[in-house]
Amino acid sequence: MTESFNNNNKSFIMHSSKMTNGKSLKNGKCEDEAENAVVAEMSNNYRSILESVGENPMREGLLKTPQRASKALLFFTKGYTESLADIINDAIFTENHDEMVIVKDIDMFSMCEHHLVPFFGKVSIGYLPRNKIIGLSKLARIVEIFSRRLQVQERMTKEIAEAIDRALNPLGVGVIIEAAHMCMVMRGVQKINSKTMTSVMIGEFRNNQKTRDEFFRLVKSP
Ligand SMILES: Nc1nc2c(ncn2[C@@H]2O[C@H](COP(=O)(O)OP(=O)(O)OP(=O)(O)O)[C@@H](O)[C@H]2O)c(=O)[nH]1
Ligand SMILES: [Zn+2]
Repeated sequence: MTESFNNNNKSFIMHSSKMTNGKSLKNGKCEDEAENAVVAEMSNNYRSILESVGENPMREGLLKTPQRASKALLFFTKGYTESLADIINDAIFTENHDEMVIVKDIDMFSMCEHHLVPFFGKVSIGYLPRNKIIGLSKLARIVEIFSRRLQVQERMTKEIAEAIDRALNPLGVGVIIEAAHMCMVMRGVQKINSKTMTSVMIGEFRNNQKTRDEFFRLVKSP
């Protein structure tokens, strides 16, 4: 599965049939070399950033920081290397079940695309099957694909809902996200307790008030 990106090195890493922790199972050596090149380039940039904040990147405690920070940022953005088809891995099953399925409080960590600081919280997903169900863990994996990127919460909510809709063609999908944005907590307005709620409703969840109410009630229940 291939996804295209502006960064040539990074897009090279992404040409793979199956990714595990950012590495292809095929062509392992080639992928490692490409990843090392990306980390080396990012590390140079982090060294400059350390100097810009008045630090000495050569002092002992910071010597390996550029590499560590590069790897951490690649992890925080690993969603760019993942695709829906690979993640679902055929875990869609035919089942004569037409009642609502909900997985709630899925932990989510993402990165604000405006400030490059984290926002994190919980995702709740519901869908009404149309004779197809999905492996439950795959819902959490879909959250990973879209949260491990530079994001805004509204777009992430929509992307998760649309991915489930695409994968399952269900009667309806609902996604609710509650998150704390570090850009509003640690800087800027510094509102420590603020939470942002977003929701996207598709199909029956949008058109049928009863379905929507049931979803919100079950998500809110302890
Ligand atoms: N809608 C939306 N806004 C976000 C999200 N993450 C961060 N923001 C906002 O993006 C906006 C960027 O506003 P700017 O005025 O360009 O940046 P800024 O001067 O750093 O803004 P302040 O945070 O108010 O200091 C801020 O209001 C952030 O709160 C998000 O997921 N969704
Ligand atoms: Zn922000």
